[in-house]
Amino acid sequence: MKDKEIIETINDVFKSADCLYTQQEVEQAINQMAYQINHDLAEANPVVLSIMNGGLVFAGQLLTKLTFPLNIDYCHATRYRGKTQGGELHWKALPQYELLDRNVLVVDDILDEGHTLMAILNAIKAQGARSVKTAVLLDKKHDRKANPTYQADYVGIEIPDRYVFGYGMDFNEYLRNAPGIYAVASKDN
Ligand SMILES: O=P(O)(O)OC[C@H]1O[C@H](OP(=O)(O)OP(=O)(O)O)[C@H](O)[C@@H]1O
Ligand SMILES: Nc1nc2[nH]cnc2c(=O)[nH]1
Repeated sequence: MKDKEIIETINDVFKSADCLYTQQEVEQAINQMAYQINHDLAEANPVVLSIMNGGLVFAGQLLTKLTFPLNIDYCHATRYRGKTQGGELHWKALPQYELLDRNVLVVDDILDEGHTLMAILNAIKAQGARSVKTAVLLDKKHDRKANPTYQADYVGIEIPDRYVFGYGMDFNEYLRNAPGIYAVASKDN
């Protein structure tokens, strides 16, 4: 596709999407999460591990609200790869910090089926981390969870079972910069 067609297609998807949460509402949710995390991890000296790419915007905003000493790292694991259905998990980048005996806070945009987060948790535990907590901006509600009993430690907003973009989350690798949480119209999904 040429640039012009891509721009038209992506602009159409954005225009026909439903805004589920505005930027102001998302910021409020992030503030509440930060408040709780500041309370819980003030003495933990954690590594905050952002899961790329989706976790980028949420992690960036959350980090500026955390008021205690921490290290920042990232890893990139993807199983959607620009599609709206998940597949096999691919590791594109591993954490650089030694996680042995460290407290770790994993930060990701969305807990959907949870395969990504479960694999990341297993990898961190295998490195001998002292503790692992998870913060997700969104938790999607449905009955397809990889581990139905698993709950993230910090959840910003619960969303319905629709494919969403914005705040770091993509539609066909675009629209990660959308300033809110948007659900793709069913004709585009
Ligand atoms: O709970 P799950 O069903 O496993 O899905 C959640 C994961 O999916 C997205 O990543 P994606 O694979 O799209 O990679 P990306 O972050 O690079 O877009 C998102 O950022 C989460 O990491
Ligand atoms: N962009 C995006 N990525 C996801 N990964 C898992 N669920 C979703 C979703 O609803 N939107």
